[in-house]
Amino acid sequence: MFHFQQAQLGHGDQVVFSNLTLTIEQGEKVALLGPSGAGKSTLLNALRNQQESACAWCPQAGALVPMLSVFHNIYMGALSRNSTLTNLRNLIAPSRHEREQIGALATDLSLHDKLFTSIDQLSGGQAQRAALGRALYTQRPILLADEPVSSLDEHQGLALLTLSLARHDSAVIALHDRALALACSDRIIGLNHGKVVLDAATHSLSLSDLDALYQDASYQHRSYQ
Ligand SMILES: Nc1ncnc2c1ncn2[C@@H]1O[C@H](COP(=O)(O)OP(=O)(O)OP(=O)(O)O)[C@@H](O)[C@H]1O
Repeated sequence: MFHFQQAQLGHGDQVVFSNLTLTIEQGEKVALLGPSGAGKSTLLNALRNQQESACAWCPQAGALVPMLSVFHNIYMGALSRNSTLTNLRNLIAPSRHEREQIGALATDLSLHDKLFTSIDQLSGGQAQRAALGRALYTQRPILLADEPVSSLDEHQGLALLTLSLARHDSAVIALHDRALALACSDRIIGLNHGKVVLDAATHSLSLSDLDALYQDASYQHRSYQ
C-alpha cells in the first residue's frame, strides 16, 4: 500500500529522513511514535502524497475554517466526491441526507449540540473532534491522522480513536500517548531523528519498551516481529 526504498524525505533543503526503507501493508493499523521533531508529520505527509485520493486526512493543526460551523467544516470532507453544484447547494441549504449523515457523525463525536456553532466558538478538544469528523466524512479507506485526539481526555481519546479506526481499512496515526498506541494499533513504528528505530507488532511491546524510545537518545533499532 505504501512503500519507500532508501527514500529521502524532507522539506525543501531540509532533509528529515535521509535513507528511509519502509512498507505498510493494506489492513494495518499503525501508530507512529517518537519525540517532537522525530519526523512523524513529515512521514505522514509523504504517505499522503503516495495515495492522496485514498486517504482521509486529519492534519495536526486541523485546518478548519474558523468562521464556519461544525456542520459546514465536516461537510468539507465530502467536497471532492460531489459536483460543484451539489456542494454549493449543500453549503447553502443542506439536503436531508447530508443533515442526517453529518448529524449522526456529530453525535458519534459528541458534537451534536454544537452542529451549527462556528469553530471559533469551540474549545480546543471540540475543534479537534470537528477536524476528525471532517476526515471521517471523506469516507476513504486509509486514515492518516496527526495527533488527532491530543486535546481529549484519555477515555474520550480512546473512544474516538477506536471509532475512527473501525471505519477505515488501514490507518497510520501519529500519537504522543503510548498507552493509546498500545490499545489501538496492531503495529508501532518508533521514529527518532528521521530514522525508524522501532518497528514491531504491538502485542510484542510494553509501555517500558515505548518509554525507552523517548528516554534514550542513542536508542538503537529494535524489531520484535
Ligand atoms: N515546513 C517545514 N520546513 C522545514 N522544516 C520542517 C518543516 N516542517 C518540519 N520541519 C522539520 O522537520 C523535522 C521533523 O519535523 P516533524 O514535524 O516531521 O516532526 P514530528 O515528529 O511530527 O514533531 P511533533 O511531534 O513536534 O509534531 C524537524 O526538525 C522540523 O524542524
